[in-house]
Amino acid sequence: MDTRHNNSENIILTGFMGTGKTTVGKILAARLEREFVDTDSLIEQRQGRTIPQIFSELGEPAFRRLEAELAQELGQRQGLVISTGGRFMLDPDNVKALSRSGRVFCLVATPQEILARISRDTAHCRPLLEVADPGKQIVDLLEERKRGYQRFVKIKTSGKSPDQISDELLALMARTNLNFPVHGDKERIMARKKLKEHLINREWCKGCGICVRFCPKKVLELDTMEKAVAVRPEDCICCRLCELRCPDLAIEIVVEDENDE
Ligand SMILES: Nc1ncnc2c1ncn2[C@@H]1O[C@H](COP(=O)(O)OP(=O)(O)OP(=O)(O)O)[C@@H](O)[C@H]1O
Ligand SMILES: O=C(O)C1=C[C@@H](O)[C@@H](O)[C@H](O)C1
Ligand SMILES: [Mg+2]
Repeated sequence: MDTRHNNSENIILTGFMGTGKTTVGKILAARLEREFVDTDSLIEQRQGRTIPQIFSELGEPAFRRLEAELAQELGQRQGLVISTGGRFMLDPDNVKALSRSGRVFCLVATPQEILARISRDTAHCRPLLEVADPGKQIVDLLEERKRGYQRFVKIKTSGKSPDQISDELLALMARTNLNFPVHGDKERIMARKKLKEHLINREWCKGCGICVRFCPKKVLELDTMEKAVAVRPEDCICCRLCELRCPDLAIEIVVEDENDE
């Protein structure tokens, strides 16, 4: 077995069904030349049953126990890209086991985009979305799970291709010192980004001030309406911590490649 990258932190993808964990995880693993583990697929393979069969024949609690056992097992390993099932990282014991082994990123998408992707993905059945109104179920489940997903660094995926999302993740890991070798395209991924604008959705901003506290350059402040504003955009280093930490998805850092000019 090639052990070149086995002494490195695991990269763990979480997020709601259809946010692209499996798709993006495969790309990341290939680009990092790492072993890829998809928890849903591994459970299916070991059980000799599909997920819908596990749900109908053994029940959802049995599936969650299989996930919990796998979390303990994978938490002992290193150098993996792990795409988890949609609820896997909402179990505190699973979070503890896997967070110790590496870095967790949460893929997010709008409910509309999730519904569109799931509807196109006819090869896979997600038992929790086999209901009369899957659109409403997605909105309800997202609301129920919101706090659980919020604890992780998030990556927006709506309107982006899986390759773009992988690029973003690799750039983010590079900026935040995750020690990994990138094969072939390091220069492209590491290209310095230049700020175009802070896109702040004032309706969604609830004035929590998290972005203000996380910004290392003190670019953001809350205005008199308790909404985030970029008061010193010229100091922005495009680290995107404000965007990644905003619990309401209200900030987007829009960048241009330096080479564009
Ligand atoms: N960025 C994207 N843009 C468009 N379609 C995408 C994107 N990412 C994934 N998809 C498509 O959406 C569907 C669901 O993707 P995927 O299975 O990777 O999601 P998942 O997060 O692993 O879901 P689950 O939690 O159910 O395992 C697939 O058909 C996939 O091709
Ligand atoms: O979000 C969920 O509860 C699930 C997501 C899928 O990845 C599978 O783990 C299963 O369909 C349940
Ligand atoms: Mg998946």
